[in-house]
Amino acid sequence: MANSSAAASSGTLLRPNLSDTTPINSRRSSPQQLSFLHSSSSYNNLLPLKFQLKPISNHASGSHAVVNVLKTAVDTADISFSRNRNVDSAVSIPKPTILVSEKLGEAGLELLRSFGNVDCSYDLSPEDLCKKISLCDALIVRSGTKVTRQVFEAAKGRLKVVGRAGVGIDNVDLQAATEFGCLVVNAPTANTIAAAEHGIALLCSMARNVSQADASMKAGQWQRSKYVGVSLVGKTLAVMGFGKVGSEVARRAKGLGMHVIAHDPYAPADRARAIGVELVSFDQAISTADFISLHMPLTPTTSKIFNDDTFAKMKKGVRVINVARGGVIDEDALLRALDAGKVAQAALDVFCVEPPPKDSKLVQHENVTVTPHLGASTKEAQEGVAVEIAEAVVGALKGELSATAVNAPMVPAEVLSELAPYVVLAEKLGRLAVQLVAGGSGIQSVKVVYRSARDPDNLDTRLLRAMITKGLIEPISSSFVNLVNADFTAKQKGLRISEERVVVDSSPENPVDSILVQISNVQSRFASALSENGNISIEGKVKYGVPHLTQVGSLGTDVSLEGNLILCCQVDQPGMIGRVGNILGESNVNVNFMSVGRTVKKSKAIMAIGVDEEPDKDTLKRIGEVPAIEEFVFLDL
Ligand SMILES: NC(=O)C1=CN([C@@H]2O[C@H](COP(=O)(O)OP(=O)(O)OC[C@H]3O[C@@H](n4cnc5c(N)ncnc54)[C@H](O)[C@@H]3O)[C@@H](O)[C@H]2O)C=CC1
Ligand SMILES: O=C(O)C(=O)COP(=O)(O)O
Repeated sequence: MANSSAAASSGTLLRPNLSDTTPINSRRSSPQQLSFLHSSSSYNNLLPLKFQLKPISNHASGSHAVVNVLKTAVDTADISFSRNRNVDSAVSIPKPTILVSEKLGEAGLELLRSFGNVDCSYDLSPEDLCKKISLCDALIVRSGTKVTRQVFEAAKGRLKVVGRAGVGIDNVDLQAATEFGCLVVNAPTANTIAAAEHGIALLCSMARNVSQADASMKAGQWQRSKYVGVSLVGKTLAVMGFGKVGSEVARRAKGLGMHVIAHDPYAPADRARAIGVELVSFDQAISTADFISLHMPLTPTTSKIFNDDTFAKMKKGVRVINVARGGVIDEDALLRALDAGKVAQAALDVFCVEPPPKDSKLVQHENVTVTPHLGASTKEAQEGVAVEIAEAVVGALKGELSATAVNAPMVPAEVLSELAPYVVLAEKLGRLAVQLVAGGSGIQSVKVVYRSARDPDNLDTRLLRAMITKGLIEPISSSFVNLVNADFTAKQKGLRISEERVVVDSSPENPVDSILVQISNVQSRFASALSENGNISIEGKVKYGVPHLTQVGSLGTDVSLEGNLILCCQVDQPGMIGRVGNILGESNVNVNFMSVGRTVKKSKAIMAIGVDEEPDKDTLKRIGEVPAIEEFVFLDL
């Protein structure tokens, strides 16, 4: 399985095992390789290309293979990957399967159903989730489903996107998702107001003992003096985490006449000032507040950030509201602080373990108001979140990059559309470069030079780098590489990719003038690919929307990167094109391009021949036997 082997090969060098007679695409047509195609291409690729999936055999049987017939998201061109043209275009495209494991608003479900097969299976046990997941392309969860490493492992490479219908993604193992190349998206905006309103509801209810008084009356009592509350006006509220929810809570608390301060190491002071909130240090916030409302995410840094030490620094009689995550509080410490009267009251919507144990002393505590994680639970928020996550998941399944990606760079649509042909070029250069490395050479260091008329700050190369990495790694390993896991996979394989941007005097209309890929400290199976400094060196450009190879080693060429490629180094003499062309013609191999480049007349020349089909061994042997040909290599694009 592609991804587990990536992890297993941790620390090993990326070592091509290529020979002239067993080119890469002969391996690709093996059954194993077909299933690898399924996991490495198609809509799962999460690249700025819309991949149409075409099953070769019955999808439902599970023994299917899919091939990417590419269309660019921007409809610029039917760019490359022509090797897949032989797929039966009459076969229908299988719909992706989307597992929804928790209740989701109807509008979102409708949107999902218009795109894929939707399986709403609520309350799955972890074991049942693992069983189901290998049949799913996407999973949509709320806070109740733990998307663990085991889930990604059990997915066997099929799960392409996890959608979190809400904000907090602490229930998703992001590291595992990234390692497995699975995109995680969330719905960060639609429940902000609901969560803020719930925070305010808990604040008011706690201050006036609403839930305790309600329970007492329902138990037949009338206890007016027992439930005397405290007023909010003029009191200081510390908002811990001044993000979307925190700032909405602050705004509402100001309306209640409270003095609001906030702590957030990353929030801009002017945003706080704009709503009349002062940003202060953590200690200042907790030591001066009468009420403390928590709105930071649960991360390793914020885990149990409210503990014995921090409660000790608070004012006696402080009141704490938590609509963020249970894990930011050490619940035992809170219990101690409540029992000691340090914390007068707490209002909790979230808990370390959800649901908390029935006999939880915290839940039972008379000074604690609890709700079962209801912050986002309004009709409006749930409809909004459902649509927001459905759009993000469908977009991701279509191969679009998401604006709410949590574990991948967010690439703006304009950048994406402009870079589309360069993305194809980048992958092809990576594929070509790695095939030029002699078998057994360990690749450690790759340098990419982007020549562009643009200011270096104005050129986002993350996508290009990811595609070069994909091109370098995929042909020689079983790893599946996409934008999500490219950097991780390169690191795992000990591959250092450095980038350089050179400003050139050409049209700034084009984001990139040329891309040069250099692999250093390796031997080449095609010596002419070595530049003067001994590195394998190839350069490409996009011409009329089509990727072209423009330089091999120190020799110029110009061949469109379509189909496959034969590179020959020969003595520059007449008749060479005809002789090689004849050999290919006799074997029914269609030549789609030829280009000859040389340094000095009648000296060495390089001939690049684009071929639609892969020549058989005998044909390649005959080419090698042409006396003037010094070396040649067949490359699978
Ligand atoms: N109870 C519920 O149903 C809901 C709970 N939430 C929780 O609320 C959290 C906040 O949600 P949003 O405001 O939408 O997210 P957000 O990302 O807009 O805001 C989080 C803020 O916390 C800040 N922060 C990070 N580390 C911090 C630290 N150590 N100390 C102080 N501030 C820190 C960040 O800089 C950011 O400004 C979510 O992570 C989620 O866990 C969100 C919605 C509903
Ligand atoms: O959005 C969040 O972070 C929430 O906590 C909401 O959780 P839920 O979707 O209601 O399980």
